[in-house]
Amino acid sequence: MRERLGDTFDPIAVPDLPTPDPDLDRSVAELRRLREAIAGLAHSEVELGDIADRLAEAADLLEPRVPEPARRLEAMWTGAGSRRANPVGGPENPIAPPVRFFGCDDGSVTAEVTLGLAYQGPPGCVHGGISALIIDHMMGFANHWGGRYGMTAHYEIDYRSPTPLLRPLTFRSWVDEVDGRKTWTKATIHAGDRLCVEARGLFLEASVAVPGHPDRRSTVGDGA
Ligand SMILES: CCCCCCCC(=O)SCCNC(=O)CCNC(=O)[C@H](O)C(C)(C)COP(=O)(O)OP(=O)(O)OC[C@H]1O[C@@H](n2cnc3c(N)ncnc32)[C@H](O)[C@@H]1OP(=O)(O)O
Repeated sequence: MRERLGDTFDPIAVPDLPTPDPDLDRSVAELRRLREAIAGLAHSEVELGDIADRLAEAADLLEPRVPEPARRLEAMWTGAGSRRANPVGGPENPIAPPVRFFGCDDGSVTAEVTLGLAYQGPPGCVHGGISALIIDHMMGFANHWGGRYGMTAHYEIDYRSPTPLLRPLTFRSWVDEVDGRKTWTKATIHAGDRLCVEARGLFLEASVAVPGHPDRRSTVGDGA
């Protein structure tokens, strides 16, 4: 695998998955709007009492409708697996940053992401743990795109320069090396031409019990 993306770099959108529950996706989209709006509020400059009351009303309506976690866990591993529910771009997950992945014809994957104030670490910059979250997930996606799968066993990350908020960032990941059950995968984050973060992870082929089906195990990652 090449380290740098070559002439054949030609991102194609990974197809959207069917939406099993459009109202769930819509609710999550509205929650994301709220998340960004609330993260952007300045102290005492906006009157919020009525908003807090209305949010409490919505939460009161919602909570009694939430089934047991076991039912939700089972649904997450049915059909599209965890791809719709994962915390990096999953349309059913309100904490997911707005990440959309593209596969490239050189075997790498990429995403263009602009992260808002909810993801701040150092002033004006992305929290290092958020970068690590997206990178870990994206390396798993790159493995799948490269015909590999596995659970993260180890990864290391170098923060080379500050990663800015509110500016488009380019995430890239590709399978670097394979050996039996082991896959080593690399990833980078750039702001324009500037390298912000680079990482390398070791993934090991493994299976996990499927919730609700103790007799079944899955090796399906988020690229499925
Ligand atoms: C199933 C798909 C779900 C989708 C996942 C999405 C991505 C994720 O978020 S994964 C979540 C985070 N990861 C985890 O929770 C994994 C937790 N860890 C585990 O379950 C186990 O340690 C697991 C499965 C990774 C490896 O266990 P096991 O299969 O017993 O490996 P083991 O036999 O000890 O080691 C195999 C080889 O890997 C090496 N190895 C294992 N762990 C490491 C490590 N952390 N660092 C370096 N090398 C390691 C071993 O040295 C051994 O090498 P060799 O064959 O050369 O002697």
